This record gives sequence, C-alpha cells and structure tokens, in this order.
Amino acid sequence: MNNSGKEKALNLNTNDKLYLQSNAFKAPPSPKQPFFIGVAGGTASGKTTVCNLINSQLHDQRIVLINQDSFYHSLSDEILQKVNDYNFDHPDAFDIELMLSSMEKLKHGQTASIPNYNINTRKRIEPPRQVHPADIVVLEGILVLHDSRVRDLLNMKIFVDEDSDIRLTRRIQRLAIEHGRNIQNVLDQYCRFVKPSFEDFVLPTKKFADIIIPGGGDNDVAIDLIIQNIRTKLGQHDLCKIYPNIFVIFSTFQIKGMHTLIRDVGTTKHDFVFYSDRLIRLVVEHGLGHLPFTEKQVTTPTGSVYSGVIFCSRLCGVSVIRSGESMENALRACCKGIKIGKILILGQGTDGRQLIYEKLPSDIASRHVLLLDPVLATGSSAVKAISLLLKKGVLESNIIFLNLIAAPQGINAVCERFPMMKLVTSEIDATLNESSRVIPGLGEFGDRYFATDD
Ligand SMILES: O=P(O)(O)OC[C@H]1O[C@H](OP(=O)(O)OP(=O)(O)O)[C@H](O)[C@@H]1O
Ligand SMILES: O=c1cc[nH]c(=O)[nH]1
Repeated sequence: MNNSGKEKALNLNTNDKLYLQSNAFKAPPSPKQPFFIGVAGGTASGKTTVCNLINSQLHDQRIVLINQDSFYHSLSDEILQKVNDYNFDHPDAFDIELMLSSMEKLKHGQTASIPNYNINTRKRIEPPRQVHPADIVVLEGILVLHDSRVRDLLNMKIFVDEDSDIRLTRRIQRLAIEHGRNIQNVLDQYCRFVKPSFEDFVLPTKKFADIIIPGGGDNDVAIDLIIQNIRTKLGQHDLCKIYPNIFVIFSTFQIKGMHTLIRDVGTTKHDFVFYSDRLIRLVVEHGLGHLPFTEKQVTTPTGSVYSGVIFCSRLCGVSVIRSGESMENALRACCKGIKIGKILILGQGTDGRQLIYEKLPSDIASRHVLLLDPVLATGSSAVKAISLLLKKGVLESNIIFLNLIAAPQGINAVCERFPMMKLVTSEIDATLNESSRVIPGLGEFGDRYFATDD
C-alpha cells in the first residue's frame, strides 16, 4: 500500500477520525516483557471484534485476551435486589486495584489469577482463570484507559470509535434480542447510566489513545496497519534492528516450552536430544525458506492448475564438528540426498580458535551453503568457518548460518563482518560469562547432546 492509502486508513490528520496521536506507542521496556495493548471504547463499539482480529492475525504469537468485565466487583445480595439502580459503566464498578496488580504480575513474567465473573449472577465464580505470561496481552474494556496507572503499563492504547446510534442499536440487539432482556430495562439503563457514563468517563479517555479506530472491527485497513506495527515492535530484538541479516524464528508457547526443557539443567539426555531435535528441525525449515526458488505450475489430480514454486537444488550443508553434527539429520530429513561437509575448529575464546580439519564438497563455490552450529557464543568459530567458506569461493550472500541460541557478542562479531550472510536462530540470549559460556544458555551443547558430560 502506498502512503496515501495508509493515511486514508489511519487518517493521520488530527482533524480526522482515526489518527496517531503524539503520545506514540511505547516500545516494550525489555524483550522479555509482554507487549500490552489496551482496547477501550463505548459499549458495543466493536472492541471485541478488534481484539479478536488482533488475536487471529497474530496467531503465531503467544497472546492472551483479558476483558475488563472480569474485574467487576461481585455484587452483594442486597445490591442485587436493586440491581437496576447499579451503574455498571462507572469506574467504581471495577476492582481496579486487582486489575492493576494482575497486569503487573504479567508484566513481570508471573502467572496472574483473573477472576471469573458471571455476567448473569453478577458474582465471581471459583476458580479464577490462571493466565500465564505471554508475548502480547490485550486488555479490553470500556474503561481500560481511565486509570493513569493502568495506562502507564500499556505499550499501545487503542480507542474504538463508533457512532452512538449504531452502538445503541447493537446494544439492544445484543441484550434484548439475543439475551432476552426486557427492552424497556435495556433502554432505561442506557439513558440512566450507559450514555452519561460514556460521556463522563469513557469518551474523555479517547485523548489518551495512540490510535483511534472509526468503524471498529469493520475497519480492515486500520487493523492491518495496527498488526504490522505490533509485529515490528514485537518481533524485533534490538540486534535485529541493527543487523537486517538476523532472522529469529517466531516464538510460540511450543517453542518457548522446548527452550525451557533444553535449558533446564535437570533435563535428561534423552529429552535434551528430543527437544533439541524438534527445535533444530524448525530452524532448518525456517532457514530453507531463505533459499531462492523458481515458479512452477503443476496439474493436480482434479485437473486444475496449481501455481507453486520449486526449491533451489544447488545446496549443501556444512557442520561445525561436533555440535553442528546434531543438525545434520534434520537437514537430511528436509533435503533428500544433500551433501554435507565438515569443519573442525578447536580452542577457546575469541583468539584461541583454530581450524584443524575441513572436508567440503569440491564444487561448494557454486552452492548455497547451510552452515550448521547450534551455539553462537563469542563468534570465533563461526567467523573461522565462514571465512573458510569464502576462501573456497562461496558467495557470502549464499551462506545461511543455522543456529539454536546466539549470544549478542557472537552476533556482533559475525553479522558486522559478514553483512550479506543470513543468520537464522531460535533465541537470542542475554550475554556471555567470563568463560565465554552463553548466559542463560544451555551449558555445553555437544556434551549434553552426545552424552559426554558427567
Ligand atoms: O562462538 P564461539 O565462542 O566460538 O563458541 C561456539 C562454539 O562452541 C561450541 O562448540 P564447542 O567448542 O563447545 O565444541 P563441541 O561442539 O565439540 O562440543 C559450538 O558448537 C560452537 O562451535
Ligand atoms: O555456552 C556455550 C558456549 C559455547 N559452546 C556451548 O556449547 N555452550
């Protein structure tokens, strides 16, 4: 889409309906903390549709949706007797302290107990919902932008704006027609509480929003732009912004779970191998996605034409002995009959690594090379291995380095020196310790994989 199209969708003009306000999105404070999105707006404005679209379009991310309704106070039997006089649209109807503490827990990577509120009995029911930390937390509700402490925790604040007649019509449809509530009650409640509270408490929060979406969930273009923005904010480790040649595979709960297992010192050898193999397979598949392809049409058994692609065939693998050899099976499983060369580099640290042995396909210069090594620490071995490939005539842009965990120091060493090479990894770790071990890391990969540790 060109810029004028984007401007039309976002109406980047402050006089128009949907615009980016000056309080532009806050970047997540650290890659480990979830990205919090608050979606506010009047009753029946389309908030849930917006949240569901964000959820479905970011299905490859670990995402949780939390509704502000969960934090409604349980009503006592006394109040329930006069429930028609109760204002469910007033900020005091919500347990904001509990909402805030739950968000803080999630922000700090802890599990939060979110109340299960029953909208019919107007009481909380046990047990609460256990919400685990995720990459993205979407908090939806009429007043999620009302409390400044909650606003401060949000990385992106969205206000869904819809015409009040449309909102009223939807509310009648929802409560009176779908839920069988008395239409007069619905209208009375709207006039006594919903409309005045919208004007007094909900509408004034629009000014805090980074994005205002007119037409709610029907505004496909605005949703697409929001998704693109979230992906940019989320997916990128700071190093990915510096080096465009790093590709970190998208994390999911499955991937995080496998990392949790292989990093755990108590994991058995059998499980370490099993889960490393699963992760390696994902990295290999992702890496193959960076190879060139040519378009091809085939005829399917239904006689129809399918427009597809064929993979590049001039490939080879090169494993860095010995940990890199753990990645050979996955490569063979994906690329039938692939040639795999070997490089042995020995020694420790940034200066001490020496090339000891190499055996590479004689025509390697004309191939794309998938370099295999699960751990990138100081980068010393990788620099030696890549330098050898270049000496053999391999084009730097034809090298894809496949890796499980990478330390920032190794990334700097490799990506700065070889900007045309691609590095595909599954996680970027925090740092190295004084012995050049990756932190938090997973210990000695080779020893754990090949069971040579004590
Ligand atoms: O980035 P660097 O500081 O060079 O460290 C990374 C190297 O360390 C590991 O091998 P290791 O020396 O542990 O040998 P192994 O594979 O035989 O266990 C890993 O497989 C890399 O080859
Ligand atoms: O932490 C580290 C560093 C190098 N090699 C490993 O296997 N682990």
